Amino acid sequence: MASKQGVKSRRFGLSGLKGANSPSSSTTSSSKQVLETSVDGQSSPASTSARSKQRHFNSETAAATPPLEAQRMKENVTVTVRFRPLNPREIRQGEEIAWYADGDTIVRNEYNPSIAYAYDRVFGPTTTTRQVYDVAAQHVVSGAMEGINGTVFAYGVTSSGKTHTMHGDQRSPGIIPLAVKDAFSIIQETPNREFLLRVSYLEIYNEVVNDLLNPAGQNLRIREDTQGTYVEGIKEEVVLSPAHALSLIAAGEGINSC
Ligand SMILES: Nc1ncnc2c1ncn2[C@@H]1O[C@H](COP(=O)(O)OP(=O)(O)OP(=O)(O)O)[C@@H](O)[C@H]1O
Repeated sequence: MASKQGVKSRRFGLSGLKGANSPSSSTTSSSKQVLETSVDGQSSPASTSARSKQRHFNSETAAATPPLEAQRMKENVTVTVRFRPLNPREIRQGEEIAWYADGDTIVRNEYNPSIAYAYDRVFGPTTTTRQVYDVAAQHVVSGAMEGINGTVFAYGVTSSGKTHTMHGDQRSPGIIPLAVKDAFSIIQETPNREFLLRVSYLEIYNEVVNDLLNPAGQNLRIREDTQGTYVEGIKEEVVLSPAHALSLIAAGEGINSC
């Protein structure tokens, strides 16, 4: 991936349980790494366009702003910022932190403290992915299992930590494996309902949609019908366990690296 030029975004769709149409709920942390959950049993629906709630303000105007928690209750889109620590190379090169998390909701400029932005939630460099998941993604997953469409996607410059946050590794699982695990736990805890989970995985590379679960699925078309937005011809695999879902994602990564 690093060798390719251009803008790429990836979407992992987990479409599940049959049910009625419902509003959409999205959580965004930064549009590359995407977890999408759906209820309509069609294909991956919903839009991933996040209306940014970013506000620029100074300390005088802050007092006039309604509490963020109260505002958040009304929002279908929330924006979460996660700072990663400087890596050893950056430390060696003497790079400095220019922005930092000032409390739970403010990003402040180190050199000019009057420049600050408010988000729904801000996490500093010591926060674990599990903590990010619990605050920013868990409710989207549980909502999806109750019939509310949801999307979680990571957006950020190269090397900002999107893959770390969304995929993670064995030591620190990312949002996608945590969400898959949660979805199956909810299914187990809800024996009186019937669920059907299907996984799709695609990339958008230079505005071309490619199916990461099917090498033949290149340059697919995005369409819309009464059920919502879908990618025509995308492969959707029914999944029966967390390991099964994650093995499909891993296989999709294999297609990507070809
Ligand atoms: N919260 C974190 N804590 C520790 N290390 C992190 C954190 N976030 C990212 N890193 C490390 O920083 C490096 C870059 O992260 P990552 O590969 O996730 O970035 P990316 O946004 O996906 O980059 P790209 O757009 O180039 O694919 C990796 O070595 C990753 O392990």
